[in-house]
Amino acid sequence: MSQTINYVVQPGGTVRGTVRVPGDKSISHRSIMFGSLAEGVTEVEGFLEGADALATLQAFRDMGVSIEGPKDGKVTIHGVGLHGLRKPSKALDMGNSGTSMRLLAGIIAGQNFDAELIGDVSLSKRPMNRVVNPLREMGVEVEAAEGGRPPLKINGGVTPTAIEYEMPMASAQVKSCVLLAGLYANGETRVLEPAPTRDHTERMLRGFGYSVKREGDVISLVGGGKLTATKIEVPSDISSATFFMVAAAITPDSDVTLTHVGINPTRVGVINILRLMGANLTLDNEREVGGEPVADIRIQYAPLKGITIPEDQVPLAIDEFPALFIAAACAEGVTTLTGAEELRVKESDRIQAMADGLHILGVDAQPTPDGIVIKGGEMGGGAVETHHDHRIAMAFSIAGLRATGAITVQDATNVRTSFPNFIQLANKLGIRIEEQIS
Ligand SMILES: O=C(O)C1=C[C@@H](OP(=O)(O)O)[C@@H](O)[C@H](O)C1
Ligand SMILES: C=C(OP(=O)(O)O)C(=O)O
Repeated sequence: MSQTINYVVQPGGTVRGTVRVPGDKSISHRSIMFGSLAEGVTEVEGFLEGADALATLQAFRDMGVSIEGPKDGKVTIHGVGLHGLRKPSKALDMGNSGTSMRLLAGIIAGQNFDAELIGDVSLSKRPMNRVVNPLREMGVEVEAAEGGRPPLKINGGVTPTAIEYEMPMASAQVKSCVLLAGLYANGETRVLEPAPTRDHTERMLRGFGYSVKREGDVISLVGGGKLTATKIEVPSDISSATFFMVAAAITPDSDVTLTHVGINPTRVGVINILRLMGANLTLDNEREVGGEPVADIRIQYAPLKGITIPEDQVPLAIDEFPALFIAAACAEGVTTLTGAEELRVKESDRIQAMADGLHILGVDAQPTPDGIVIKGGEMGGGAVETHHDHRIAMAFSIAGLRATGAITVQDATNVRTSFPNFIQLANKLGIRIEEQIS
């Protein structure tokens, strides 16, 4: 058995200081994918050396791409062009990463070889029909295991048909999968979004010289073009920064600055929601880096109040809800979330996992089919389960700041998937977490 890491979080403390959290996970995945499919050498800086992005990197090595690094966030990718990937000699292991599996499925759909995509226990439970269905509509032969779960077997050798696809859910992974298969189709592939989702694929494809159009809620591209190598600077991940934003927002006397954070408008739901709750949050030094807006985010303690979270913010804050639920537990009054059923199919069922953990800490949290109702109040200590989910683990780690007893976070091993130096930065800011290895 591989080792399990638990966290023991001491109650109380304040958070103060300036840190730069690691690179954006979504952008890191795409830098490897598009750099591999481009013609020429792509240099990446600020790459996230977390297990998810490394799974993507390994998959492209397994398909014959020469990639140097990562070393101190630098990666050099010797692109092979859209048609230069080679058949891998074994199944491609996506680990814990939904983004890797769903985006890779779109890319493999355009190859002239077959490949199998596998994942860990958590990924193997996640729904894949959301990508299998549109790929089949494009004429691609894809097989999933029972219930539309991984592994996925994709047969190459068929040119995908360009389609217009109306997504049943607001998902950047599904949008990206269809657009990436569309790179290989004859004609125009069109994706309709029910609500705006993160647009890193569109921005980065343009950065590689590929034309992607957006008209209203339709994103489209024409297959048969090429990607030209470029330089990529990955901003810090707002999803990782969120844990420290919430930490400062809930803890009296706190003052934290997070530098170089990506503030793409499709990712800033957490800033909007925290401000609605009364957080004291300012953006400084706003600038653009490699096609993505970034800023330094300063957050100082101010008392939070419960709110009804506007549904249009849900896709813009989708990975931030575990941390936001901790903010809600520390706010005055009731916070209500609706329209967020997607949270039930992430690395864990994040609504249930958070409700269960909050109950253990004595917080009144009522899960609903598509959200949760949380009543702010006192929080005690206790042992909470993460269901192997990195964001549940980090959310309960910051809860310690307001808890009256120690919190044991049972199984924080997967924190390495998105935020490998979480403990070091958390301790630097004043959150007292110790690792316990079993
Ligand atoms: O495209 C991406 O990089 C991601 C999209 C989101 O998933 P959905 O597309 O399932 O909403 C998000 O939760 C995930 O962490 C990363
Ligand atoms: C949902 C997430 O990632 P993925 O879907 O790539 O596993 C996440 O990081 O919160």
